[in-house]
Amino acid sequence: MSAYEAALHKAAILTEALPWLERFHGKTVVVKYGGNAMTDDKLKKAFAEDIVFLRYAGLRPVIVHGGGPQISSMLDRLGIESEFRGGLRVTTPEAMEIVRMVLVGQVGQELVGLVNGHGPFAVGLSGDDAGLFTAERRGALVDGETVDIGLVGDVVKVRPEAVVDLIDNGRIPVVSSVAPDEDGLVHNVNADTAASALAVALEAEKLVVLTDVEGLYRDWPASDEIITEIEANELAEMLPSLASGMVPKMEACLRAVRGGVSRATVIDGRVPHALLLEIFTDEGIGTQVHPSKKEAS
Ligand SMILES: Nc1ncnc2c1ncn2[C@@H]1O[C@H](COP(=O)(O)OP(=O)(O)O)[C@@H](O)[C@H]1O
Ligand SMILES: CC(=O)N[C@@H](CCC(=O)OP(=O)(O)O)C(=O)O
Repeated sequence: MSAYEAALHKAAILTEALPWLERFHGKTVVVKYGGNAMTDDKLKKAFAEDIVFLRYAGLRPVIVHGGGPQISSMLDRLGIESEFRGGLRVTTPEAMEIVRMVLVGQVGQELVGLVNGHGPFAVGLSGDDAGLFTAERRGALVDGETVDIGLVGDVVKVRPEAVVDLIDNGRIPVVSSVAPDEDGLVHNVNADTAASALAVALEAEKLVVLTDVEGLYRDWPASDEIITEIEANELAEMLPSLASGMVPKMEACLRAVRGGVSRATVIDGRVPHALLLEIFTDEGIGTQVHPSKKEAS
């Protein structure tokens, strides 16, 4: 490639971003960073760079992070048993203490530190802070029946004011998914569920979910055919057939688009800078969920 061709190529990459910069300027984007996409230090650093890039590009990014594998490894080290039912962790009061410690004190703080390597942007929050989330105990759906899974909550109320104050002031909220119920008893909330509730409350333009697969597979684990686009109604029909961690994830995407978020996208967080590619390039990556026609505003 000649120097002239190389210059054209670089310029083409930058100009491809222009319509997306115009489209997303000033818009709130909630990014769910899954624990499975956080295993590599280089990927974590690239993720923090992407988030800071979004902020400098004039978007209003909000991070909601997971940490399932990190919680499981700490529970293992402490000899506390843990199992998942319907994609959700059975959470005893003893396990809840560890969930909170790992999510808020370890994973959340690490992300805050990585983002703040670029400037004083990130502020860590959890569901307790300024009444951000109120949870209600929920069960898990296993073989068509709802079973009790302990201190696991669904978000029933969001007070997004603290998050709005932070983004209005150029900060980047980093939210951990633990939340008190009406009586102040803290519950473990799946991070996809928390991200979706926050995206709806913030009237976000987009919810982006980073995980450790390329997207939603049509017939997992038998085939690796990715569904690139799916409407809410079709996804709702597919939900009962999904397995493990994809259940809360796709349920969260569905709730987001039904709650007014224009798009919810599941992308492969193992690809460096997947978030930048998703927001600023023409090729869609992963699985994009959009509202069904009659739900679209
Ligand atoms: N239809 C499907 N398409 C893709 N992944 C699926 C599907 N059904 C189940 N999975 C599983 O869900 C996992 C993602 O969920 P989870 O482990 O909770 O990720 P995260 O930590 O990012 O929230 C995938 O790694 C895969 O093993
Ligand atoms: C109720 C429930 O399952 N909570 C999750 C919270 C963390 C999470 O959601 O992390 P990922 O996004 O990495 O899966 C858990 O205990 O693992």
